[in-house]
Amino acid sequence: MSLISIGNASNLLVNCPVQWKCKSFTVFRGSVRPEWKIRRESVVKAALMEVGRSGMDFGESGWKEYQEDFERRFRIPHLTDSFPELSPIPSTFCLKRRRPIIDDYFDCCPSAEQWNGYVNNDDRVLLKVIKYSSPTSAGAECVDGNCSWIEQWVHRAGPREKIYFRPGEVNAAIVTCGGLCPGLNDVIRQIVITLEMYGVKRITGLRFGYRGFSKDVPEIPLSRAVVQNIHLEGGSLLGVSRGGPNTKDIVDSMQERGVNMLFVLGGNGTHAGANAIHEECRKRRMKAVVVGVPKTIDNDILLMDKTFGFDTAVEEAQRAINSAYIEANSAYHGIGIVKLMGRSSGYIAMHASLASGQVDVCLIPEVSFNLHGPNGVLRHLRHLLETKRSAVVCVAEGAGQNLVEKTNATDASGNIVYGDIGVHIQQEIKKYFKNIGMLADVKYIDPTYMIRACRANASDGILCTVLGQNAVHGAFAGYSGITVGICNTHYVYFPIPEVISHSRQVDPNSRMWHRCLTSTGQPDFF
Ligand SMILES: Nc1ncnc2c1ncn2[C@@H]1O[C@H](COP(=O)(O)OP(=O)(O)OP(=O)(O)O)[C@@H](O)[C@H]1O
Ligand SMILES: O=P(O)(O)OC[C@H]1O[C@](O)(CO)[C@@H](O)[C@@H]1O
Ligand SMILES: [Mg+2]
Repeated sequence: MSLISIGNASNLLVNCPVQWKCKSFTVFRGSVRPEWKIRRESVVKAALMEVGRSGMDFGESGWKEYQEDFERRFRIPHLTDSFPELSPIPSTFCLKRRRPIIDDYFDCCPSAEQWNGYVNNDDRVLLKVIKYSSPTSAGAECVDGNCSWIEQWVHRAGPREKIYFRPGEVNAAIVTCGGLCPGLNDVIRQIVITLEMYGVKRITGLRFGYRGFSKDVPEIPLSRAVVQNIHLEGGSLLGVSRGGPNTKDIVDSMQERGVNMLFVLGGNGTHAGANAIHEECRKRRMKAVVVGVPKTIDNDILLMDKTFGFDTAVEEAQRAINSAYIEANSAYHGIGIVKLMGRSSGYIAMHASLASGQVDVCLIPEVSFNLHGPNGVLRHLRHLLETKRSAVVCVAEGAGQNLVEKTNATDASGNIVYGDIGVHIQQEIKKYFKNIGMLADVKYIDPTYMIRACRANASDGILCTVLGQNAVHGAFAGYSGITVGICNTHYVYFPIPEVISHSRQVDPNSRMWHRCLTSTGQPDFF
């Protein structure tokens, strides 16, 4: 094996015994995992294991094998995998209708020749659009030293000409899990509206996440009339929760209720659940599909341009940053601190800092920092007060967790509950300036839940609309165990495991983080 470089080419160099066979490449089956960064030896080991697992030998034509492996991994599961005998029927989704929708009408839709509105099953979208010329190019992801161009195609989302469910037999259910996120109601609304466009009559909302599958939680019948205005408010019409029943009980409940089309809105955890439900349905030979819609303001789902709610979160976060700036700038030696969400990914903090242009120090989970010492954050804040009289710090909730006391607590889903880095930084700043006898007026703003409870802004509203509609198109097309996403501005279907193998994180070597550093002017605090 000719592994000499992982992640960005500069991350790690391992001597290669057979020089001419050496290749420098990035293991980008999900890029470098955060836990790999702990120790160099473990990075090498984990990378070798990963390459080994993929069964690839990156020889001269390694890129071809990578490409084939990619195609295999990104194939999306279909009902016909288990039921090869199923034959599709012409779609009932048609925007050229001249009559109102009647149950199971099949006669009013023109064929594809008459209406170019259907997506072909073989249509694809390119996942990566940059051709790197060298592994040392900023952000390069290469499988060999030449950075050979690999075409990575993923399935295009949208309505198909042939569908695998008659609308009259569909019993659809929608569930929203995890934490709140702007846009949940927009997606619920679009799923319901699109299902009705296909002619579906039985649509149910399950309440409070996966807990809604329990017998004692009443469900909500959904229709266009019920969801018409729900997008005007934040939150979720259906409610959310963490934890809840196991996969077997969920699928038992689906069978009891006769649910054969399940739409699951949630983050990484929810999607792991959705994939398990899909597998269990397959095992039980149920003619049922499970389709996810990624929901996370943290923007921590792999491979997508962004997830819905993120834009809104960034926009709202700026209000808090602006307030912190005004407070700090109006005070004598003012320091404003804003804590934003981001359990393991600092996207909201990074983008809000970039957007506001008012942040002097942006701290994210992906980049370690010292508070104390000559290169620490506190010393830099002192410099800022001395030179520009005020400073604004924007910190993601998952940043600097090595500096705060561990809580050892987990939430109902098993996620670790973090210590409050915002409060910790506030206290440390106060202590530091008191000790050096310098006045500092510290104001701390934690807008996290205010941001999460907002209604979606216009850009997220559009994203939610497209994702919700595509979820329904995917389900009718017979795909299951998939999720919808936006990729290079086009809309696609991904197999769930590929987007949740780990959390998407800010790459400290990415151009975006470099832009953020350029904008704030902060040093590296080490
Ligand atoms: N590995 C898993 N397998 C099956 N179900 C899971 C798994 N992880 C989490 N879940 C279930 O998914 C639901 C949501 O999980 P979680 O609370 O982690 O939120 P999430 O979907 O990751 O969203 P958020 O971004 O808000 O954290 C919970 O009901 C939880 O029980
Ligand atoms: O308080 P809750 O509901 O557990 O949610 C907090 C978490 O939810 C998230 O917003 C993700 O949805 C994280 O950023 C945050 O850690
Ligand atoms: Mg989660």
